[in-house]
Amino acid sequence: MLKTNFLDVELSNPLMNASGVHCMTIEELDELANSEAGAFVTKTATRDYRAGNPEPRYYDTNLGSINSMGLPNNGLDYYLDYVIERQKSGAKLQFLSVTGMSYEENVGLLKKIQESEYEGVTEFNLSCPNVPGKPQIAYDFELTDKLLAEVFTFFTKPLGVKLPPYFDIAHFDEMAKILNKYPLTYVNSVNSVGNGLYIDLDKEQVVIKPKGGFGGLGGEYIKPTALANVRAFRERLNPSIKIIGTGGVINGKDVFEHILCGADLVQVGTTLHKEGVSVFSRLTKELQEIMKEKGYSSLEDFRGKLKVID
Ligand SMILES: CC(C)(C)CCc1c(C(=O)O)[nH]c(=O)[nH]c1=O
Repeated sequence: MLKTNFLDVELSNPLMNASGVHCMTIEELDELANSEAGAFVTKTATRDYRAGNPEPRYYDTNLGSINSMGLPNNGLDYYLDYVIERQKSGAKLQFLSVTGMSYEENVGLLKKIQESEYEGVTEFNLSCPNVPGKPQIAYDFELTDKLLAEVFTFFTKPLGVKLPPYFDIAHFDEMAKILNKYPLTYVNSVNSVGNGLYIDLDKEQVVIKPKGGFGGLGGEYIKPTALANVRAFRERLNPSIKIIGTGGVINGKDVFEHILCGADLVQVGTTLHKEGVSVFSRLTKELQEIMKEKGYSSLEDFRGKLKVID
């Protein structure tokens, strides 16, 4: 009922973790691989190991989460070895997330993946930091275009891009125009809503240490933004470019809404962090219930079919 085809691989359901959550270590990744999730993605890897920001750097709230992790990860080789190992023992579809601390590192990382034995999907996190004082790469349209143009002069393996949320229709138009130029496998919208601020009223203090308490928001706060980005890119991108919907998934109805907006796969971050990998069996059950009530027998019955008011 929840069968999903992605790159000619049949997944039992469209659900997976969002990069960054429950995917830093081999133990966490194995737990994901052995869970109900249809697929998994690794924590965004940089070339070298990174300790990340001082703690507290992640905080769960009633309505979601705020984080400024600072890209802690075990370095590209750790994750590349892991996915190549699993590929050799038969893993069909895997997602490896990467980002560089500079333009040159971004190109270098993808060259290394291109030259490796890895045949799975690479998720290129375009929220990568740019030179200080300039916006993240995905908010610098010319730089994004330049970077993707260079990447696709040598990269021939499946590549998706993880995008931050956009909030202006002109930005959807401009970004989609750029993305449609490239043979992307998918676009993943959205990354956390950047630079939110959460306050502990009793202490009259922020709740995370880095950046004076500023951090990326996840959870209920961001679902309307996430759905709008999924829908906006589905309306604008070539059908050959798939969409992964991320942001604000708490229950099965949120998964349904992402797919109704056009998502082919749906990622869960904050709620996975709160609940653990059992969240995937809860969400698949809830989604099947909703589909039964509505008389749908497959995801194709309603994917992308959000109605507008005539
Ligand atoms: C924000 C960056 C540190 C530049 C990238 C890694 C990342 C982080 C992080 O590692 O802080 N947190 C997120 O919510 N999304 C991300 O893409």
